Amino acid sequence: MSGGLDIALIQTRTPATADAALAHVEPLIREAAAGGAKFVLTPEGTNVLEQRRDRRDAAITTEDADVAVLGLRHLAAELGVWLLIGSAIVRSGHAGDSRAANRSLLIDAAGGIVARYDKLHVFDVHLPNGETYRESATVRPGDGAAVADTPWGRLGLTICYDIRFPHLHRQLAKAGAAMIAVPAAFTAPTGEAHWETLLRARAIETGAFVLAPAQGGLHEDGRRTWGRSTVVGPWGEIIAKADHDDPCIVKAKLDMEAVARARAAVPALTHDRDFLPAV
Ligand SMILES: O=C(O)CNC(=O)[C@H](CS)NC(=O)CCC(=O)C(=O)O
Repeated sequence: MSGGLDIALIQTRTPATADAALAHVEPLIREAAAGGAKFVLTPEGTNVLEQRRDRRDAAITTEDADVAVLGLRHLAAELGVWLLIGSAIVRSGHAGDSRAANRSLLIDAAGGIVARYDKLHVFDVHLPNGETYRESATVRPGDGAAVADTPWGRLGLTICYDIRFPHLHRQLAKAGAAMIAVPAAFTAPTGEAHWETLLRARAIETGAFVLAPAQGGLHEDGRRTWGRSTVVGPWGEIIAKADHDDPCIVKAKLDMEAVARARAAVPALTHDRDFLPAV
């Protein structure tokens, strides 16, 4: 296949329920596929984005009952595209822990779930502007990292706050990831200060494409997210980026051979040293 892999990031402002969320994202995915995208990625919280606890709890169900997850699996099959549901907030299925999973689902072009990843690092943070998040109250962190093979190369899965943990990305790259997905719902202040720099740093360190579809704008629950969905190349260059927070499609063509070129030029992934003295 010449010319590279056509991908599309879907930037969303997901409503609070899975029905509305599906209606919000579906036309954008259709448009991306009609424009030639073979791999489409959506942000964190694609099925539900709601912080008010009662509404959030009411909206969350299991992965196989969630209207948005089911609808998006059918849509991937209908359109013949691979789809990363950046995350769906679903019941974790862990006995004795009522918290949800913040879960990426990789869907193949037949609509099957080929990989799952539960967000490892949960966002428990007090920001200087007074915004407070305690994701650990409602989300059970996952137990392990995940890579998955696509027809175009291996994909490493991460979610949002995971971007701040470089060793996770390094391990994904060492496990063969040529692309790293970073679906997000970044806060506005941390997005402005850190988003682009973190994405570019992870791409440079790993020599992998970083694919970062984001929630953006002012949401029903009153929160504001940063948007600015971004595709970074393995040399750290910005290939495509939304310059606003409104729902949109960010298209890019990935030359997968750029991964080997970047890693050959600077083979830092193979140059780790054990520098700490034994304790
Ligand atoms: O729970 C949901 O509804 C969707 N998930 C989120 O919004 C998550 C947890 S609150 N947000 C982040 O991880 C932001 C990270 C961030 O902004 C940073 O690292 O600076």
